[in-house]
Amino acid sequence: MSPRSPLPSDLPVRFDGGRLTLEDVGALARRERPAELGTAPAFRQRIAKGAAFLDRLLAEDGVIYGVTTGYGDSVTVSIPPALVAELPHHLYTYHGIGAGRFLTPEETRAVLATRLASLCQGFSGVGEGLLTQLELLLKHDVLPMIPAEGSVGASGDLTPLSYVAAVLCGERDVWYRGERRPAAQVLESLGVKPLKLRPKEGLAIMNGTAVMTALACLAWERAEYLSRLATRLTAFNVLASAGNAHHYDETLFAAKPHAGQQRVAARLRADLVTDRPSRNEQRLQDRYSLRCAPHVIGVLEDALPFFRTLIENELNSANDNPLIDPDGERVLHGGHFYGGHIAFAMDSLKTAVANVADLLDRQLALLVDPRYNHGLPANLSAATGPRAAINHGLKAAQISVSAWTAEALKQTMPASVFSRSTECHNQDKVSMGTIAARDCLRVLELTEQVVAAMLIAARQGVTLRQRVDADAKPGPALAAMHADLEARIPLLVEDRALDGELQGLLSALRRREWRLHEA
Ligand SMILES: N[C@@H](Cc1ccc(O)cc1)C(=O)O
Repeated sequence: MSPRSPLPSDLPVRFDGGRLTLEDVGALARRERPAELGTAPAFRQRIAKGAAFLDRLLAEDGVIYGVTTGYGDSVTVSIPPALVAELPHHLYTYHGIGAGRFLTPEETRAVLATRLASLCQGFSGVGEGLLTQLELLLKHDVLPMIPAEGSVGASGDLTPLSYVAAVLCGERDVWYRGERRPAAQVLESLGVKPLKLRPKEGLAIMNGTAVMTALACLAWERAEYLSRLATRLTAFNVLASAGNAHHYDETLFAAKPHAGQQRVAARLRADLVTDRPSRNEQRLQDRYSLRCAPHVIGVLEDALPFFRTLIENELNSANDNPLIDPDGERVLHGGHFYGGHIAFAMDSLKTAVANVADLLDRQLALLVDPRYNHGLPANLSAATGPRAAINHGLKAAQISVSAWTAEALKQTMPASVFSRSTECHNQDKVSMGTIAARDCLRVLELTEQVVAAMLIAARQGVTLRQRVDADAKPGPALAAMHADLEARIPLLVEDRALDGELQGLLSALRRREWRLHEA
């Protein structure tokens, strides 16, 4: 089957305060499209106006949170004018206490893009130099090493973003051309001067939701593909287990007006090529994991557009504090670093995705079991004669799927309800959105493993069904995909380790190599 069609464009993603989509972030993260800072005079003037207003205010002895005061609960501490310039350096320095895994290159690019998008709203009072330096990191693929853990998601992602701030200033480490190197060295080799942060610029970089929002953009795209792939797998499983296509009847679904659920049913009808399927006299009703598949996958399908709205609104927001209004010439002190919408989207998305993993795990349980698979061999082993006795087919694959599913379900505890008061009770209610986003990515990873194993089962199950029932003919879409799977996975007759093939399928899945229903 042909690889995913090239993107409609490889034009640069422009950062100028115009609305970005999560696909823009995804394309940048995968280096399918470059980044470009807007050059329109109106945009550049807006940025300059904000920075100039801040300078004027400072010169006139204005009191600005985080510029002439300490941070957070230390808002009551005034900074002596002579030390104001040093303050941003202290902010990223004392936040250098992240831990855990480092964000991947893809995730890191998404973070840089997401922060740049927010600063380009023109509400942060930053200078053009900061925007250009961020653009430069993206252009040259100089990626700050960002530890994933240490953000409560509501002073924004302070600690992980401190690694971005530090790198812009030539400190800490970057991932560059496949190795970890000191930022100072790499910037120097590129002829780039480390930034000297202007007042407020430390806060502008760090006091926002860029990490969780970036991860959410990537998660959404993966979840959307999984939704369509899980639907395709369900069609394969109906075919392989001689199930009933009439469960997806158009009139039946017209009676329940969830648009996403209806879409899943329509995709199943198309795959099973049965608009008005006949009754199966042997068995009127299949088990829920087949019969209610549109009801399970449909939840994800119906929720995705809502999650997209939440994620893209956050992506296109000014989410630091304080905001600098260049037009009204006001400093607006608020709490836009609070990532509650992303936390909710990610907590909910991971639950919907884990339910899909669970659905597929149940479908596999039916498919490998001769008590339920309507005439297929145990464990879908294709071995025959005396050798059937020593061959165990997909027995271990099913056990692995059960383990991955259990682990995915275990991750669904909402992160947002674990808010706790921190930082001397200044941050006494926080979103935990970054933890939710990381959990969601883990659930996606486990569910993708489930799906990859199910692709092996689909390849095996459909071939074995055709052995016992020559009339079991897949429709054109299923036939084409089955042929593709046959080319990737030899029929499992004699036991073999399947991990290599599983990894191959996982990579194909992440590259979205299979064309699935768009509508
Ligand atoms: N997010 C806090 C700012 C803050 C920054 C750094 C900190 O270490 C603590 C708090 C606010 O705007 O109120």
